[in-house]
Amino acid sequence: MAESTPLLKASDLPLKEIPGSYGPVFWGAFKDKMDFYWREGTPKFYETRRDKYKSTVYRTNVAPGPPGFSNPQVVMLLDQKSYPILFDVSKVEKRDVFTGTYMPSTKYNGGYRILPYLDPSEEKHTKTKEFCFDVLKLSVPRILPSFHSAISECFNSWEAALAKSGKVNFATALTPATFKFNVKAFIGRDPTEAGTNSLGTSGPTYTQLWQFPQIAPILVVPVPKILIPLAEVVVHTFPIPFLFVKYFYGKLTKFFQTYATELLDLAESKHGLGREEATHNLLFYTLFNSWGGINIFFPGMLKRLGALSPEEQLEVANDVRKAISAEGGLTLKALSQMTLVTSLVYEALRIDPPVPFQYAHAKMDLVIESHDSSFSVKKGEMLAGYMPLACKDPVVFKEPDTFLPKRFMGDGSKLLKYVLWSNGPQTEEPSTSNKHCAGKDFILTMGPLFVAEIYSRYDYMQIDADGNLTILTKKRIPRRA
Ligand code: HEM
Repeated sequence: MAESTPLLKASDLPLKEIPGSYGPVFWGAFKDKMDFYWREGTPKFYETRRDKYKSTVYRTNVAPGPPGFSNPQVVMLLDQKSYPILFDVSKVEKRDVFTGTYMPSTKYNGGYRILPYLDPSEEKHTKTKEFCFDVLKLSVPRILPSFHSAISECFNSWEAALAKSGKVNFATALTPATFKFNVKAFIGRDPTEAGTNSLGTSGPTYTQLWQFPQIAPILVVPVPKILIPLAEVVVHTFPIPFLFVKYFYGKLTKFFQTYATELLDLAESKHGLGREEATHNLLFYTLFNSWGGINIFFPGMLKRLGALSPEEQLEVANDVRKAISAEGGLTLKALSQMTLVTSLVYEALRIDPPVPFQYAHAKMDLVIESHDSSFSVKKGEMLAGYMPLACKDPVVFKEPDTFLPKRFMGDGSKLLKYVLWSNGPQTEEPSTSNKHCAGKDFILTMGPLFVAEIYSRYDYMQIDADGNLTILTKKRIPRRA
């Protein structure tokens, strides 16, 4: 038998031409872009092509594309067998692909290529990721008290608004609460506290104004039909200049320079990072990676909880309360004993992965396998994944579109290797030699903690399709006999 090239994986699966096409120059990309933003949206954009080509691996253009953005041509991966190639940094390069086929100007980060844009082969990746790990480690003692105080304010505000008007959009109080918590946990300072360069109550707004232009090119902006051409030109055709948000980013930077001095000292003395560079990295970890991620994850999970029946929610509440009573309080150890809550959090991250896209360039000629075929990819080609479909792969998950809180309990834990939200399987750990999310453990603490705080205080909640809390039933204290 002829020996296969070492770079190519021997496979019994038939080697097929990758289906799909990029279409005529410019127009092909334009058509796909219009389908993505306006005609189909997600996940339909990916599903229609998957169904048309009868393949979970195919060629397509992705947004944003020409004229203002770089090459949109990718090989799309949508199943559990092909997807993990995106995590294998021995085969793919992850340089400047954090936001996809385009990269926002480094002016959004003080002129630096910060950690999420670095490939593990770059020395700076190791230094900045080690710094990030230290920031997370130092936050541990602050997590429980800071979260309890911030989320209690949020709950009080929900209750007051519900009593007044019968419903409340949960985000109104949750967004500032998670912001306050996140900044306090990471740098030890309440961002709303008065003082030099305090952010007051404007932190979430400044941050969202800074985040928006960086991700706008891949956002489907909800606008009336008549405004689509305008939205196209302003948001999806050329990068938005940093100048528009310079003022807000300046405010955020000053806050970090003033109050994160101990962490910045550590970045200089232990990790050999320049103070400026460390500031922009730290700001990004705190406000973009962490708060940005939580800001998608918590609302998504809350909607899933609010859709559970009163009996199911009571079961979750009992899991929380049993652990709290065994440990004498809501501690990290108590969290680790909440088996249903832990499974529920994994299920929320599986069904609605908060960061849905991943990108990488093939470092070499490769053979990629789906469940039924194999495909050749050339060195330099861009690979892309849409995680919500890979995490609903019916070959791996039964009832993939249903939210099953107990899915990962008991034997179900064997499926954790297919939960990919953190840019890698749950059975693997982030390190300086991979691109696995540095905040994986932090989020796996925060998810259960959020659920535990809710069900320590409430028995039941109901949320409508617009994200309004309509019922919030306080925990019933059992009567003494
Ligand atoms: C639910 C919340 C979060 C989600 C869904 C999430 C998801 C991800 C994903 C998918 C990536 C890889 C992106 C890519 O390169 O393709 C990533 C990377 C990263 N995340 Fe998270 N993340 C979350 C929270 C956090 C938190 C709390 C931190 C804490 C600082 C964090 C820090 C990072 C960093 C620094 C990277 C880059 C890692 C590297 O370059 O090696 N993330 N995250």
